[in-house]
Amino acid sequence: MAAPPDNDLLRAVGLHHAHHGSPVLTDVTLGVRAGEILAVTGPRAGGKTTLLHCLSGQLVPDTGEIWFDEMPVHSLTLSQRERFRREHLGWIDSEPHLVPELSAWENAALPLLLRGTPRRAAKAAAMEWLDRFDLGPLARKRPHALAYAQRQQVCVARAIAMEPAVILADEPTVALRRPGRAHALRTLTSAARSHDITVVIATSDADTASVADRTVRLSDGRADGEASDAPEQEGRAACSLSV
Ligand SMILES: Nc1ncnc2c1ncn2[C@@H]1O[C@H](COP(=O)(O)OP(=O)(O)OP(=O)(O)O)[C@@H](O)[C@H]1O
Repeated sequence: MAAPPDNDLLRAVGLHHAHHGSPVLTDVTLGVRAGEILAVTGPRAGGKTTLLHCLSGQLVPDTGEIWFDEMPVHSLTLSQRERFRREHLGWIDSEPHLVPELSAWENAALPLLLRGTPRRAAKAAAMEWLDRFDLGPLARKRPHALAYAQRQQVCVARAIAMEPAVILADEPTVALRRPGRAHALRTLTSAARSHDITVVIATSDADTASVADRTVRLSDGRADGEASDAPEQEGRAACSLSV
């Protein structure tokens, strides 16, 4: 099986998926180049979360292909897909999901610890990003002792600290109020720029989408086209989209 002939780091080709017989994705093809920030926008129930689940290998589409570089994610076994996520992907959900028994820093360091990074190095990486959210003094607290927004910031720090190839973020800022929302997005995008992390953000919020290099709109499971085309960033190639 040969990878599609393009330079995308992450690519979906002809995705179709139905939940209980209802089509959710219909012939969706899109690609993201290394280091690019792509926003997937559109109305609620448009299929954004389902697309992110397919891109991350959490869900195998009914038909179609997902490629990570030259790796056919759609045809990997369950354990291979878990390994793919552990090694290459950071995930930010719309709600803060943390391990309640672990402190804030241990949660932020968890992907690194699972990869076998020595505890001291994992803690240093986690603390660097917790400090960006002014959470350093709270690093030893457990999630229940943190405010809801602070827990979401720990989740953002966790995704960045592992320096993955790709971060997939599903409505990453809905849990945050406006100033915190802007700060979280700035932190995420500056981390992506400085560490060459590819980011896909699913959002129905125009302000959140505006940080992206490129926007693709999903509506009724179809990619409508490029809703906006932000000025080309230095050294960044365009995202490709075809339906
Ligand atoms: N596991 C599931 N089982 C059944 N239906 C589902 C499942 N997941 C999603 N759906 C349905 O698929 C459609 C698309 O949902 P999806 O969450 O992918 O869209 P979305 O654009 O992310 O919407 P939202 O912003 O509301 O999360 C919706 O009608 C939703 O109810």
